[in-house]
Amino acid sequence: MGVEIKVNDLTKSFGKQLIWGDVSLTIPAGEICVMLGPSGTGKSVFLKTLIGLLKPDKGSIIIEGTDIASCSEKELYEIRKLFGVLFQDGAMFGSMNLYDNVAFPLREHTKKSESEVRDIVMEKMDLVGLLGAEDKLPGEISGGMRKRAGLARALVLDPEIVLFDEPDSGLDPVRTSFLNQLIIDLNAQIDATFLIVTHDVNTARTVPDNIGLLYHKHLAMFGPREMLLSSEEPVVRQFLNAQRVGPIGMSEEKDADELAAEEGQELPPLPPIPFQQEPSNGVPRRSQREPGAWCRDNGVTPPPGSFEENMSMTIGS
Ligand SMILES: Nc1ncnc2c1ncn2[C@@H]1O[C@H](COP(=O)(O)OP(=O)(O)OP(=O)(O)O)[C@@H](O)[C@H]1O
Repeated sequence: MGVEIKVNDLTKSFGKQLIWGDVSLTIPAGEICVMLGPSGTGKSVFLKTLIGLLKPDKGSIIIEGTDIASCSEKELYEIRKLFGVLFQDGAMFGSMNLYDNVAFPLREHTKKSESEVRDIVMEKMDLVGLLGAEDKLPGEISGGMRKRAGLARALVLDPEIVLFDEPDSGLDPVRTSFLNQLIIDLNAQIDATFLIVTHDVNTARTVPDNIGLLYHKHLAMFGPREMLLSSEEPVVRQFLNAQRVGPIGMSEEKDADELAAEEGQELPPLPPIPFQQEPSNGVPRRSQREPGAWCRDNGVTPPPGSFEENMSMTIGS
């Protein structure tokens, strides 16, 4: 049912450039987490470090008792089998049809017969709603279909952890909404641990169990969705509500003059916390909690209008 990822004091630099430092968080088994952050804060670097493609300078990443940051190549090879990754552009081989693209990891990493490969490929194509499109080339289908094909390929080895690098990039809001529903449904069905890197605030507000925010070379906050959506911490509040007022400027941090100009400016009220998107069959996911449970358990009053049917969700100002 998915595995936990425990990250401790992780630091990554390229030469003298520190990307982020002292990142500690636990991604719970089977839950959905979203990682946010302004462009260039190292979200993709974080994903690559989690699968061992990049080595951190210090810290540990413990998965099933193995530290990815310091284990041998052989151990890393084994641990990587737990992962499925959906890359930003789907990372399809342009000259292969979708069937062969999705079959690729099975042919590379297993000794399955072609009839077993066929059964698995068709099952995953069905899961992502692409049955019938097996003969298409990646160049012949829409961006949304390419993402779904990439997802089918990420699932063929039955991963315990699925990483999504900006699944919504290049998709219109309707396609993004369908893809988010697919992500929720898949999580309910396969019970793996999901980590999604995204810029889409609406996705972050409605899809995950937990949210993390990378900002200014550190992890500004990580915790349950309701904790971040009710947070008054200036960076978290500004980012999750897509506001201009706050410490984040056009290019990283605002300078002293810009911040002084904002002094006394009233912040718009926190918008209501929306319901978490549910599986389309209505059966709750294993990790799903009752709306408002975190706020209640922690004595936090959610913003007015939270968890109400038909609430208006106006974000951005
Ligand atoms: N292999 C590398 N060598 C040197 N620098 C790198 C390497 N990979 C990434 N970087 C640098 O690390 C920083 C963070 O990059 P990254 O792509 O992880 O940011 P991001 O938060 O995912 O950005 P975006 O939201 O725009 O996709 C950038 O300054 C980038 O130039």
